[in-house]
Order: sequence, then structure tokens, then C-alpha cells
Amino acid sequence: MSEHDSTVGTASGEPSAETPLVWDHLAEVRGRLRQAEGLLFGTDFDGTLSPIEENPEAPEPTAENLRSLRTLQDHPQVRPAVISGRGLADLRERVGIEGVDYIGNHGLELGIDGQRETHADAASAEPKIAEICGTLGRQLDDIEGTVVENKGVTATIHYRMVDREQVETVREHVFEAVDELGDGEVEIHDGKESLELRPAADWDKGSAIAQLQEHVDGWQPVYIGDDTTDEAAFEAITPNGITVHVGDNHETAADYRVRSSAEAEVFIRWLVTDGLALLETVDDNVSAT
Ligand SMILES: O=P(O)(O)OC[C@H]1O[C@H](O[C@H]2O[C@H](CO)[C@@H](O)[C@H](O)[C@H]2O)[C@H](O)[C@@H](O)[C@@H]1O
Repeated sequence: MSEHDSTVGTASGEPSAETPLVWDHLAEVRGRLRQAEGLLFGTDFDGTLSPIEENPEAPEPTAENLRSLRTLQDHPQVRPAVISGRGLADLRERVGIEGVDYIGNHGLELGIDGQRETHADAASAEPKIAEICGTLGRQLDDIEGTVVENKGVTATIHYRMVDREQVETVREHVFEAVDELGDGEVEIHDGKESLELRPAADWDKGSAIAQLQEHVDGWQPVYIGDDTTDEAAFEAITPNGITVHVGDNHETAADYRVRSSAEAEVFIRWLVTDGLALLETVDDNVSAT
């Protein structure tokens, strides 16, 4: 195995190209919603609320997704959460809707009920991540298009905008820097045209959505996302959850898929226009704890 095969993978399940399209199974989804007193709606950010962009600084949620999220947030029987690999502060700023739960850094930074909690092991790895980012920033400075995104407890080294002939060099630098400076505490995961650096810690997007479920016992969980890191969330809410993978290019544990972030937008809108009306009617004073 070459060093570049040694990234830690998280995808699981069946090839997503064989996963059924959610559009062909809306009757099942409707059935689940009809039996639910409320909805825990979890969504990924990049590639789901926002289309993938060349520049990692550019993404914003689409206007339609923002409208949908606001409506979900305003509904007394819905608890919406955005769960991303981005840093918590960055994520909050990009979405900007009060009252939504935000989870950053792939589940290591929790922003539930407006609070902030960081996994202790992840927090202690922060200086190491900073040192690796500093070193890589200098080493990769002359490779045009490289972006070193230091997110505090994790980092992403982007090469989407790098000349294809130089991508391998970027990856080699990352593996060397982590090997030299990570003291065995920093893992490398493959991202989309990027390498994600994370401390080994037992919180992920799955533990995040599981924690949110404790606030809304019995509510129907729904999770939608496009990346390998979203697999942990799919697994955490299986078999009771409604799980939707965005795309068709890796293995997924999700029950359903949509083909693109444009279709993800349509599905989220469908939840608002059709799904909310199906939720069981409950007393006006029902609320999450
Ligand atoms: O969990 P997510 O919300 O999907 O975040 C995963 C990473 O997304 C961002 O990088 C990716 O999206 C960029 C913008 O579309 C794209 O340019 C890049 O190639 C992708 O890797 C973000 O910058 C990372 O911090 C997130 O971890």
C-alpha cells in the first residue's frame, strides 16, 4: 500500500449508484412522517445546502435552501440542524439562521441550543493542527491554487484549484507533515479534492445527530448529505431514520439518494411543502426540551 492509500475511510454500505432514488419512494417517506409527532432534520452543508464550488471560501446555501430552513426552524414540531466539516463559527456565519443547531468540524464542535462544546481530545490537538497548517502554508505557498483551511480542531488542505500535475506533490507534503508533526494523533481522511486532517476522537456526525435525538425523543430523524463523513450520521439513525445520500459516486448506508445538490434542494423543499403537513397534529404546547 502506498502512503497515499493510507487515508482513513468512512464510507460504508452499497454503491450509491444502486441506491434507490427517493423520488420513487415518497410513499414510504410519507408513511413515516404521518406517524411522527415531530421532525429532527439534519443536513450537511457543502454539496448539499450549497453546491460544490471551486473555491472553498465561496459556498453559500442557496436562497431556496435558506427559505426552507427558515420555515423548518419556525415550525414547532421541527428541530433543524446543520452538520458540517467546516468550523462551527464559519458554518454559523454562512447559514446565519438563529435557533438552528450547528455542528462543526465533522462532529467535534457542537453548537446545540446556541452553546459551544468541543471534544476534549480534539481541543488538545489544536496546537498540533496549527503547527501542521503553518508548515504546510509555507511549503505549499508556491503551488498555485492550494488552500490550507485551518478550522481549529481540524484542517482541510484543498487542491481542487491546483494544476493536476501538482496534486500528488501537495498530497505528499501533507502526508509528510502529518507524519513528522502529528505525533500519531492526527488522522488523514480523503475529502472532495482535499485531504482532511482530524484528531483521533470518538465524536463524528453520527454521535452529533444521536445527541440531538435525545432532545426530541421519538421524533422522526431525517438526514441528508453527500460526503463520506455523512455516513456516520446515516448509520446512527438507521433503521428508524429517513436517510438520503446526495450523488452516486461512493458507497453509502443511506436508504435513498438524490442525484445532485439541485435535487437535494427539491427534496428539502418537498419536506417543507408536503412533509410538514403530514406530521401528527399535537397540542399547541408541544416543544423540544
Ligand atoms: O461536511 P461538509 O459540510 O460537506 O464539509 C466538507 C468540507 O467542505 C468544504 O470543502 C469541500 O467543499 C468546497 C466548496 O464547495 C470545495 O471547494 C472543496 O473541494 C471540498 O472539499 C470545506 O472547505 C471543508 O472545510 C469541509 O470539511
